[in-house]
Amino acid sequence: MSAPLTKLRLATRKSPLALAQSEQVAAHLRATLGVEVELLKIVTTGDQRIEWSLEKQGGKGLFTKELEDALLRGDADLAVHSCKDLPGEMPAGLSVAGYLPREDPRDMLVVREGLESPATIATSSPRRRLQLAMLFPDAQFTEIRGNVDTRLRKIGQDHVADATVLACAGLRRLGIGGWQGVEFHALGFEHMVPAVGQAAIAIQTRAADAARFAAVLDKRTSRFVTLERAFQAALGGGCQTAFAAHATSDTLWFYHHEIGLRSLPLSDAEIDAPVETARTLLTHFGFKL
Ligand SMILES: NCc1[nH]cc(CCC(=O)O)c1CC(=O)O
Repeated sequence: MSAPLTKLRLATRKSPLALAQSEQVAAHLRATLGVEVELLKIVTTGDQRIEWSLEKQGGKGLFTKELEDALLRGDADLAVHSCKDLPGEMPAGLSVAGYLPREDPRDMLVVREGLESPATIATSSPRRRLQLAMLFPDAQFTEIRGNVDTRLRKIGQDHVADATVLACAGLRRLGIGGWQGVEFHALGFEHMVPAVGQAAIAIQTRAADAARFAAVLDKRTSRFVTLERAFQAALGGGCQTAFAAHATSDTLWFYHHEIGLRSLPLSDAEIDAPVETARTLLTHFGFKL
């Protein structure tokens, strides 16, 4: 079953960041395919239960399931996700058609103005906590929830902690280049390896429709993200495990709590053989697969 080409219904979460991402996808599809695109705004479990600790509940599919259900029911033709939030396994009948060009993949350290070194850092992500603990060995960690502007306010105005970490991509897409009371420091990969898929916007469709959209999506981003997701699949970890993999055109950056932060040179041939490369490099790192 193919979606009608004239008017596409695009399922999106309602958060300000999700809406910014979905508007970007809609504009891209209008421009490249010459179609009408209408947004179908859906509240996901993750958006509803903001009092939940993501760490304790586990993040799997919390922000994606309701959008996938809309695709499976036929209420929507496309769903837009932050690639980072998309679980490795997908319901039968759905696939990722591709990605928009990746934004700045780095994490941004947001620190209260005038502090040398943060004593308290608010982040719920084990990946970020463990890597930051190597940079700031004396820091205490606390949790933080809420949209990007809420989190910035909690650091800059409410002083609930000295620092937090946000994805550069999210800040950029929301047009936030600074915030009163805080300083922004982008973290290099040698200090903080980004999450698998960070800064890539994934466009998910019913499998039968994927090829039609793949043609107007970014092949370069697909190459790198596919390799990163192969590491995730081989290790079997979700977004809440303390693991990170980030591929550039010549380097694989990797973090795992058992072996720390590593980097290795990456060739074009290795990038083009993602499953084999992930297995080979993980074995080289000492993992038993
Ligand atoms: N963890 C939630 C999440 N999922 C995607 C982004 C935006 C960045 C991206 O597109 O990867 C964010 C916010 C953040 O990590 O600061």
